[in-house]
Amino acid sequence: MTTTPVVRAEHLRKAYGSTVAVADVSLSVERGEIYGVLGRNGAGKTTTVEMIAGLRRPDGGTVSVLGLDPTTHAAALHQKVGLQLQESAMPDRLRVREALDLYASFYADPADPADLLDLLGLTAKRDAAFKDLSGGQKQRLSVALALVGRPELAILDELTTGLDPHARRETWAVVEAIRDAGVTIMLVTHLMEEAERLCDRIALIASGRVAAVGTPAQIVALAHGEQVLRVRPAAPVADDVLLAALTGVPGVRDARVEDRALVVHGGGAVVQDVLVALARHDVRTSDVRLERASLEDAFVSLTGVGPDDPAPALQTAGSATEV
Ligand SMILES: Nc1ncnc2c1ncn2[C@@H]1O[C@H](COP(=O)(O)OP(=O)(O)OP(=O)(O)O)[C@@H](O)[C@H]1O
Repeated sequence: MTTTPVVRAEHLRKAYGSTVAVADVSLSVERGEIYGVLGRNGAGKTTTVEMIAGLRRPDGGTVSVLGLDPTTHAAALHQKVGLQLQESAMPDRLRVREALDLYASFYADPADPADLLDLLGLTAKRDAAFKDLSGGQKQRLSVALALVGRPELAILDELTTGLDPHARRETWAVVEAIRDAGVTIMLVTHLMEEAERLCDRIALIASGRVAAVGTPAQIVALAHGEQVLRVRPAAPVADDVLLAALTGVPGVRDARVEDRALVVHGGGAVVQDVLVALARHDVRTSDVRLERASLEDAFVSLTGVGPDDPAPALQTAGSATEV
């Protein structure tokens, strides 16, 4: 039996002036899943979910959320979609319970604020002012506010950024509890570990496009399946001739010449295919080395971001690998 996806986005595109934030994004989120939108800073994740939430009008493509078009059914979707955006700010002196009561007043049938405080571990902080909350407590309050309208879909953007590992883990448990309560979740993150731990499926976004979609295991397998082949021609061959020999070879994701050796990143039967292609172009090889790519190599390759790209290098925050 097939069910209608909660979110269906097809060929979304959005530019800010000459900056193309989202070039071509298609994805579909099924009911009840935690769907990760994973990518580096600036990859286009926030712009994508803002279009899904109806906060930005796409320049191209279509979006359907719970069967409705967010640009024309904003009011109806406001009642059904909970949104937690990056770094939500509140007036300093607003108390936790007051914030919840205020947001609850926007909805016809809000959740019980006491239940939400309980779910998010904020009951002891109900009378605390916003400015006196820790980073993790502020984040959890922003999630409570996103849930107060009893949404069918919750969009959580960079939920654990800036949190220490303990607060991060607590927040992850909350996300799982929300899903167990029947809410479909879109989780925007640049933390590989977070996506791996929480998400049923992940769309890996790079340069405004979907680089890969799959379960965390599939994405990791894809990443770990990455190979790096280093081939040195037996006699000098011009760089462009070497690279031209690889045109159309399946499995090749990146190729360059380094110190007269051809360095190829790819997956599948890339080793065999590259050697056959070189032989076909009469390039004899004197030295062939196969390296298993690091996770960093694999993600660079999967996301199509080269080492000379101005994007920040991969970092490790706590134990999480950042993409
Ligand atoms: N309001 C805006 N005006 C102009 N450019 C913008 C605007 N919002 C985003 N951009 C640019 O669009 C690109 C994608 O940004 P976006 O925020 O969607 O990416 P992201 O993957 O969510 O990154 P981050 O995690 O850093 O928020 C970036 O180059 C960003 O600088």
